[in-house]
Amino acid sequence: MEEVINVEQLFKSYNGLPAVENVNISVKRGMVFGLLGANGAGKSTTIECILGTKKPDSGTVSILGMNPLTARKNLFERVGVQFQEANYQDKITVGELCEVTQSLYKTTANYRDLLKQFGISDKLKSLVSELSGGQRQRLFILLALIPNPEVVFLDELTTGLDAKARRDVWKSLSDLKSKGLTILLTSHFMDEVEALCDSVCILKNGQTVFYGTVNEAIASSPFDKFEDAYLWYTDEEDKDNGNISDNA
Ligand SMILES: Nc1ncnc2c1ncn2[C@@H]1O[C@H](COP(=O)(O)OP(=O)(O)OP(=O)(O)O)[C@@H](O)[C@H]1O
Repeated sequence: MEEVINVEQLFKSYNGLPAVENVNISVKRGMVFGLLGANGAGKSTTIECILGTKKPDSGTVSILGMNPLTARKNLFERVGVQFQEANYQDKITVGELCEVTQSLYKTTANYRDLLKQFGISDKLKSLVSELSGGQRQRLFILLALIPNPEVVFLDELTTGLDAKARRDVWKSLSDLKSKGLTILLTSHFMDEVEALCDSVCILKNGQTVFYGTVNEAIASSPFDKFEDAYLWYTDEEDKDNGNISDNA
């Protein structure tokens, strides 16, 4: 299977302080990959290095076989990105924002179908600024899908969505996955990660503390639920306490 994202020994620091250290990632076509970790763990920094919006201190990144730092324009056509906060004009409607987004790309998906799929087709004429938080979140996901991307980056996938909307988004993404879409997502909801991700990387203070499938993460932990295992991998206190008693 073709490798869509490859990251090798990625290092990135800010003002001499390391944000990401020695991160390795491999995502094959049609896979859903979860980049996990607490606030400040290094997820956004890693994604920005993969997209070429930040330059790594060292290491190599390849996406769709291209170097993101030198193939920006080509990548832009083939990669979708959902931002947590998109920039848009104050008085723009949902339909207008979709049109503007569509106009940036050569080939695009039908945004009316996407609006329907994500349950906000009745908001076509509403101002984006008047959408609820969850409706706006869904809009940002579908804007990332307008270029008909081969790979999509979804940051904090369903933060702010109600239970039904989350399940609907999962279903839409599973359908897109079955059509070959590759997805890299971040999420703070472990039920979502379990439902969607083929494999995950858990970052802690910029370093990989687990890499593999959800089942492998559970198996290598003392727990039998993924959320407990995730917290065990990321929780400093528990691990430190463990070390203290180990050393005692
Ligand atoms: N532009 C910047 N200048 C200085 N430090 C930064 C900058 N961006 C991020 N950092 C630091 O790098 C570390 C990793 O941040 P990053 O945003 O990658 O984490 P994250 O896992 O995406 O967090 P969150 O879940 O809160 O979005 C943090 O300690 C953060 O303070």
